[in-house]
Amino acid sequence: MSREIIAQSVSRETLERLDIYANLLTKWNPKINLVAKSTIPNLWNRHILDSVQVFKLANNFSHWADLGSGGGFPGLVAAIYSAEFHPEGRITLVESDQRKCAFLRNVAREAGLDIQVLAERIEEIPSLGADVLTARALASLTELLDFASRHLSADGMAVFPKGARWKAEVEEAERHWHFNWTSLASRTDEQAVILKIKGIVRV
Ligand SMILES: C[S@@+](CC[C@H](N)C(=O)[O-])C[C@H]1O[C@@H](n2cnc3c(N)ncnc32)[C@H](O)[C@@H]1O
Repeated sequence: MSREIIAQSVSRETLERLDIYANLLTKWNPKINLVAKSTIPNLWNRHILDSVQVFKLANNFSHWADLGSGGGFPGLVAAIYSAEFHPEGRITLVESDQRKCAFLRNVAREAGLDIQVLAERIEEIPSLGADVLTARALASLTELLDFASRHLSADGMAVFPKGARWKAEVEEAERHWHFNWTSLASRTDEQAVILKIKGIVRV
């Protein structure tokens, strides 16, 4: 169903790239556990459309960095959309698991995407200076703000999908960080939101 929704608003080339990605993910997943096995039948809604909505909130950028990319959500979907809608933007995926990085590079090669995949720990790389920073299912908001304070440029924006506990996470994070945030309802999960965050300064 979600594939049909997406197909209405992207070029044939973008849809082909998404199909390449979905097929490779389905093939590699049993070996390296890119997403929970139970979510594969719902891949297009649960992972791809979920990532598309993140891209649409931040589709004008110079350098987008996705931390803890895993199987590529939302960063690799952002790269596929960016190839059609914002080709001048640069995208970096950071993922410490070498096998997942091999997967991400394989999809990029097969789909003809020009991205950088860093097989490193977020804490150990020099500042990325990104103006958009995303991370899904990586860490608590408090920890994410620590990563963002290192890797985001001064005017940059972090975009973090968060689940049902998001309000408690914001309250906890406000004990450690000053930041401006807005929340938008998720289109794929009624309990989830996407947090847009700027102006991160340690308390
Ligand atoms: C739960 S997965 C989420 C993957 C993807 N963002 C998603 O939503 O499907 C978290 C990923 O972050 C990676 N990761 C965790 N800590 C990391 C770190 N310090 N540096 C780089 N990658 C890390 C893990 O290897 C894993 O692939």
